[in-house]
Amino acid sequence: KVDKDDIVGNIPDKQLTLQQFDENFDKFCYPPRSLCPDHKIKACIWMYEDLGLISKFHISMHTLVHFILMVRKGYREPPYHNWDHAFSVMHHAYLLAKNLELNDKLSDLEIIALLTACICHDVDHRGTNNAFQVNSKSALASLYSSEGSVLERHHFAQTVCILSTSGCNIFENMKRKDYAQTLDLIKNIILATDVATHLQIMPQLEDLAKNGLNLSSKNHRMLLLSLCMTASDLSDQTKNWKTTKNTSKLIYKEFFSQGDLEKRMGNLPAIINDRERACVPQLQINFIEHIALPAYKVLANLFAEYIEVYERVQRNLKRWRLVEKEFLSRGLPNNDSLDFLT
Ligand SMILES: Cc1nc2ccc(C(=O)NCC(C)C)cc2n2c(-c3cc(OC(C)(C)C)ccc3Cl)nnc12
Ligand SMILES: [Mg+2]
Ligand SMILES: [Zn+2]
Repeated sequence: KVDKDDIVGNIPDKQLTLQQFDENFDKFCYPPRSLCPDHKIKACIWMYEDLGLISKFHISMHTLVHFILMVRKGYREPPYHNWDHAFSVMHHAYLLAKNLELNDKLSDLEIIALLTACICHDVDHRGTNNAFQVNSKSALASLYSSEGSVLERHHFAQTVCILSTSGCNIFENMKRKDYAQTLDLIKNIILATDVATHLQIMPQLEDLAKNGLNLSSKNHRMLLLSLCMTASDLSDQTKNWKTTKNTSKLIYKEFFSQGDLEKRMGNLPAIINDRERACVPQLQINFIEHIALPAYKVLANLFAEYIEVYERVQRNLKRWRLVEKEFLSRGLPNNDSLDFLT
């Protein structure tokens, strides 16, 4: 009888840790939302470990665990912009680092900044967008509306708060210059998750895809980090149809709740927030065509290994076109149930 321990004993430590989640954990097809809550915390630790960042930056395990728990606590529970979203975004950045071998294009400092920005990028999100902050004259708007990117500036401010909480500063053993550079990178990477900012830099990203990446250019490195961030923020679109469909239910639940709130405040919501006017398949097709697909196309142009991911987004877009036909054939948009999503 072969004893279990004999088998376990023979698997090299790294592989064993990978298998504790799923042997596809580090593949683009893996759906991070399927990981159970407890394993999400362990997986965050593992991702820093597996990219060699814990030893490189002398991060104490105690501090890393405290940091991850504080970040999780920093998230509220709106339908979409919650801890599960943050975890799935960080996981995609980990996949990029691992499968595109970013470590021979970006420094360890840039990679730990990207990973940390991802897990923190939506912390304390209220389930309402920047326009709502300004229109409702929220506290965040009074703080940040003069500079724009209201929510994203708040997410960064919260990140700094978490890092300056005793026992949570994972960068505490960095040299002062590196610490300052890491914080500056995290700030710019989180600011890149404002849709308006992303649309502004799209022409530069397309230029990058056409003329190639010049890694000695600081601007190109920042563009690549911003693109990795936004590609990770949208990564639910890169998984199977079940994930994409479920994500839409969550996002529009959140968007329509904002619209309900705006109606109660006497304001007319944008179509995307108005459950009586929105046609979800049409909105999803627009979003994927104009925002998601162009971003993934640039990344696929820069890295051949990423073409399979781009193709999966294309497949989801095709599926939305079928759903749209079905949806319209049923007459007036009726999003109440959102269960039309077969
Ligand atoms: C499935 C899916 N549909 C969406 C449909 C519409 C919009 C939206 O904001 N439309 C406003 C008009 C003016 C364009 C966002 C959507 N969206 C995002 C998202 C991405 C973000 O920023 C980056 C990553 C930089 C694009 C920031 C916030 C969010 Cl919620 N994530 N998933 C989605
Ligand atoms: Mg955001
Ligand atoms: Zn996000």
